Amino acid sequence: TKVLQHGAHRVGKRTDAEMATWRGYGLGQFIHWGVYSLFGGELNGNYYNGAAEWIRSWKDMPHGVYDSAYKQFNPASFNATQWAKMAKQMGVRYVTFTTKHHDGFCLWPSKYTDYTIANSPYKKDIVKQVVDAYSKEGIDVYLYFSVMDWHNPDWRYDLKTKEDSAAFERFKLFTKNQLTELLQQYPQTKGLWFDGTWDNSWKKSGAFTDTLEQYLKTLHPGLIIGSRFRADEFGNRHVDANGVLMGDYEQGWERKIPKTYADVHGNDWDCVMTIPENGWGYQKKWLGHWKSTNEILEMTAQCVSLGGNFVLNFGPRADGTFRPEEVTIAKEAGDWMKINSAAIYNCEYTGWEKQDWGYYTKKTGENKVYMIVFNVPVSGSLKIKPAKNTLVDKAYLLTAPGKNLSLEKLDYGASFIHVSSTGYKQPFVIVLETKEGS
Ligand SMILES: C#C[C@@H]1N[C@@H](C)[C@@H](O)[C@H]1O
Repeated sequence: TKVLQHGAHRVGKRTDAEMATWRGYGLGQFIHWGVYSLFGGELNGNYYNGAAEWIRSWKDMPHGVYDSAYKQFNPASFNATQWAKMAKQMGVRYVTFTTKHHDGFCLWPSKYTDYTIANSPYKKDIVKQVVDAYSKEGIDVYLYFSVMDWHNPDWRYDLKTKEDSAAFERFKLFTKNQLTELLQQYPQTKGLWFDGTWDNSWKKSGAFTDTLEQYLKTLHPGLIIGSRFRADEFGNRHVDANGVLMGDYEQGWERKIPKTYADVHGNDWDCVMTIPENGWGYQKKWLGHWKSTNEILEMTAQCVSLGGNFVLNFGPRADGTFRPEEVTIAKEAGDWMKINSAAIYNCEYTGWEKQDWGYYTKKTGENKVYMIVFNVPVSGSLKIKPAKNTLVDKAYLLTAPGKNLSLEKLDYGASFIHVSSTGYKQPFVIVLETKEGS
């Protein structure tokens, strides 16, 4: 291993209470909202075929048109309490909210730029309303912050000249100042979700990213920052030159889910996911496939079964309303969570051999394993193969604890649980009570 000045400062998971809370969330919400929401991926009847929040980078979008659009940003229907209540009903336990996306528009009245909500017709501090409303509902708030800032003239993609470096020094101070004001003005914030950190300018600033992260954590003890923030002194991101994660959790699972436990390398992690195939900000047209509630529940179960959390993105319209599909998904997912969240909240990887019917989860220190069943075979026989030295005492539906299901022992320590082979409209949970033994 190399001796690194600005590599990971910790090997393995954080062991403090704040990170234990994060580890147990299970289900979260992401919200992308900003000037890009005014366009919804469309300009003059033409649709941008990229992610809607990147529309400023579209060749058909004149920068002047985009950069003056904030003068129309006036979300008359915005009601942070309604947003938070919808999220509460869905059963999410943390939310990540865009304070500033790549376009540089600040949804809080930053002192360090005029390109903020304070200078829009709406004027009021949106970040504060969101932080207060979600915190009031008992949902922890994390603030999304894009380092890359297309609006700031000192932003650089790379540092090639002395002028680049002088500009980027100003930009790094601007970034530190904005992050300081976010943590000081919104102290309920539990963490920062960084984005826009992939360019050479940032990769060449490893020492700065290390110092800045330590500064932020001193300013805000317990702060949680993922692996998308830092670079080591060789420009490595997420993992340093020794392959050790630089961050409190692996933050690379964007629109993808690990296939096996080996893929997560023993780290904490979460997956952030869009409902349509791509696109985080409001899109007038959802192009291609968009996910059903059952698909979203399966992704949630899959993430929790591999020791992570699942975070679903919502892209409100510029007026502050959600599209009907998003409202329906939040309601349906919430209805399922109301009955089955025991198998999601504070649950983790079991180490049991994965079976085709679905996913195992378990709570730390509980002699129970949860089976979240998505695919009942035509035989109606669900095979289970407990981990070594684990016996299954009994099995029952989470919704019918008094009625044991039949367990038929097979060879090699496996068993069948026989259930009806038809009639399921949504996933269901079977509880296995376990004990040590062989
Ligand atoms: C690329 C990219 C960004 N990362 C996602 C979380 C969205 O913010 C998208 O614009």
